[in-house]
Amino acid sequence: MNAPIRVAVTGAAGQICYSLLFRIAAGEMFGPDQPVILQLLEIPVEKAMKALEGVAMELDDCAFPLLDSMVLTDDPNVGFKDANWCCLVGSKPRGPGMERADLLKDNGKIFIGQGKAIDENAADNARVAVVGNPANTNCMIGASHCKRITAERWSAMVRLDQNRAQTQLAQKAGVGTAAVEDIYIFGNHSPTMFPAFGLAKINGQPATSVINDDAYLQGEFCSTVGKRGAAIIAARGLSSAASAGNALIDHVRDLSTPGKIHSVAVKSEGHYGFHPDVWAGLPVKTTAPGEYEVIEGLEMDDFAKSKIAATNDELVSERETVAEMLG
Ligand SMILES: NC(=O)c1ccc[n+]([C@@H]2O[C@H](COP(=O)([O-])OP(=O)(O)OC[C@H]3O[C@@H](n4cnc5c(N)ncnc54)[C@H](O)[C@@H]3O)[C@@H](O)[C@H]2O)c1
Ligand SMILES: O=C(O)C[C@H](O)C(=O)O
Repeated sequence: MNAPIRVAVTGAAGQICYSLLFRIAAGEMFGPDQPVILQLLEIPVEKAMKALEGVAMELDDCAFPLLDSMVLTDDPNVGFKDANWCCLVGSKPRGPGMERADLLKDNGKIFIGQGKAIDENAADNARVAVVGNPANTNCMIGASHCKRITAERWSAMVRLDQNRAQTQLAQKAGVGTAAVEDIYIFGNHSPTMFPAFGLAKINGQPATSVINDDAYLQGEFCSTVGKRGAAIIAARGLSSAASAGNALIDHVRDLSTPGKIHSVAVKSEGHYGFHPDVWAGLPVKTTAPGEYEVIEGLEMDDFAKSKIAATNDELVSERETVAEMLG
């Protein structure tokens, strides 16, 4: 058994964490030989801290062998102390009828303070995954205030979109999800994202030949994946939670597993024509635990290029909107 690692999770009394924390403690994120110390951060409000105590009681009641201990706090300096992984979930979700842009300024502020607290407190090998929306831009804000844990160690989650796209292709082709490979998300975690169906394979064959319906792929497929978050909010009255927690398990596990190729929003550095300073969903290959390289040179047709240009424009305009929040 390895020595425990410290996993800081914000928004720990919220709905995503109500499924996420139990799965981390069960070993699904870091594997069956890796004990964890959960450092759970909430806001300094009695109701939130009381709810967090309840969640911790339930975690205790699971008697997870891999759960070494827990820290419950409303102080980011305590929450991120020596953390090896920082999962930034805490922020306001959108409600029915809201667009992600409505959250930009409100939630962006949170990531200024958390970026600084991670800079001052996290372990030298820390990695950060941002879930709180608008995730790409929040990640950019946090990273800009954190000089010690450098930008390439800050990622935002587009894995939920990848998983959604995989299922949509599988259902359209009438196969199981395991038959669908190489579906990657480019750009923003928003309706402008581009699920690059032209690269996908179904049972080893190009998805475009198996489905053989360009109008569906360019139209309904892209819009179903892009607007799936809104569809869940309309149906549930609340934003996706268990599927978001599941996607974060996949995101961190695959970033910790050399050889995995998966979609992650990372600092673009200009790949595929994205503005170099925005965090864009891109296909990456994990090269060592917590390290990755962007898969370069994938072929994009004119449709794909126009979709990538549109999602890049949105990321650039979000960057302009929060310019005064960047460190
Ligand atoms: N990237 C994605 O794919 C994806 C998917 C689903 C949801 N989300 C986003 O995740 C976020 C959380 O969603 P949820 O459903 O768990 O929301 P929620 O409202 O149920 O929980 C959020 C929790 O965060 C806490 N919080 C707020 N500010 C905080 C701070 N500064 N520090 C610590 N905790 C703080 C709140 O008190 C609350 O308990 C939302 O922004 C939502 O839009 C992202
Ligand atoms: O869409 C939302 O606001 C929630 C989340 O980002 C999602 O994609 O389900």
